[in-house]
Amino acid sequence: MEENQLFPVFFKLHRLHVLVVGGGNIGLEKTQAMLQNCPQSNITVVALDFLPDLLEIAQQYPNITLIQKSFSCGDLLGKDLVIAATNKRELNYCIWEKAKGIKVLINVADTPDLCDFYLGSVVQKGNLKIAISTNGKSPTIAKRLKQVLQEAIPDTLDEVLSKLYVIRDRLKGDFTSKVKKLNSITDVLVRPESESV
Ligand SMILES: C[C@@]1(CC(=O)O)C2=NC(=C\c3[nH]c(c(CCC(=O)O)c3CC(=O)O)Cc3[nH]c(c(CC(=O)O)c3CCC(=O)O)/C=C3\N/C(=C\2)[C@@H](CCC(=O)O)[C@]3(C)CC(=O)O)/[C@H]1CCC(=O)O
Ligand SMILES: NC(=O)c1ccc[n+]([C@@H]2O[C@H](COP(=O)([O-])OP(=O)(O)OC[C@H]3O[C@@H](n4cnc5c(N)ncnc54)[C@H](O)[C@@H]3O)[C@@H](O)[C@H]2O)c1
Repeated sequence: MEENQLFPVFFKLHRLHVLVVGGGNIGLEKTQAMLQNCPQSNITVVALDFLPDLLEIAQQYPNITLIQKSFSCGDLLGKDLVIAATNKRELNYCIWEKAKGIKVLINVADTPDLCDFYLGSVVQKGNLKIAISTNGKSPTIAKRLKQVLQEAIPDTLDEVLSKLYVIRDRLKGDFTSKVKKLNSITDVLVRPESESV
């Protein structure tokens, strides 16, 4: 079976600055995806024109800046991540070349082979977050799986997380004994039903 070799990480987008090039459907979708996860995301969108929804978003979120112009190299300066989402393949390739030149991580929406990272489908329950990737094979299946998990995971799980956080904070002892204690408290979550009392 082919393996998915992507390594998931969770970015703190309020501490980074993201450049999105393209203000059409995909520029909008990716911007919305970031804002849904982190309303304080710092995002600059550069495009020749913007969908009305993006104009509205920029009104609503102070950390979203829209710049109406053609992409130029200078737009990359000071950015940590880039999403190239124009409808021009050659331009997206050119943005990729420039970004690689200054070692900025880039996602090229129309060319998975050029992407340093993919956006995932995201399940959210309070503090819990699960990111799903199909290795680029089927974003639609990622979206469907997200809907299934969103329903299947009880809302009460966030209460469990909060309680465990309190316990974790109160535990005394060295690292090894804390890990042992936390594993023993949560063992019930993974013990087969036949073994539970
Ligand atoms: C998960 C999600 C996150 C997000 O965007 O926030 C995401 N795509 C979503 C939706 C979606 N994208 C597309 C459809 C149409 C149906 C279909 O094609 O299935 C739908 C479904 C819909 O919109 O309903 C079309 C599409 N997508 C890519 C290409 C280019 C290509 O494959 O060549 C094309 C073809 C363009 C064309 O044909 O012209 C590429 C990528 N899309 C990825 C992520 C990355 C791989 C993630 C993974 O590993 O699974 C990757 C590689 C790069 C990236 O974009 O980061 C988000 C789900 C949102 C949610 O959870 O609700
Ligand atoms: N990764 C994904 O999830 C995904 C999904 C569907 C489509 N795509 C791909 O994403 C690409 C964009 O699709 P779309 O529907 O957003 O297109 P679109 O036509 O709606 O928007 C294109 C945007 O690019 C901007 N643009 C064009 N030339 C520019 C320039 N020189 N400088 C700055 N901005 C410029 C335009 O102003 C516009 O805002 C397509 O190639 C499509 O195949 C990716």
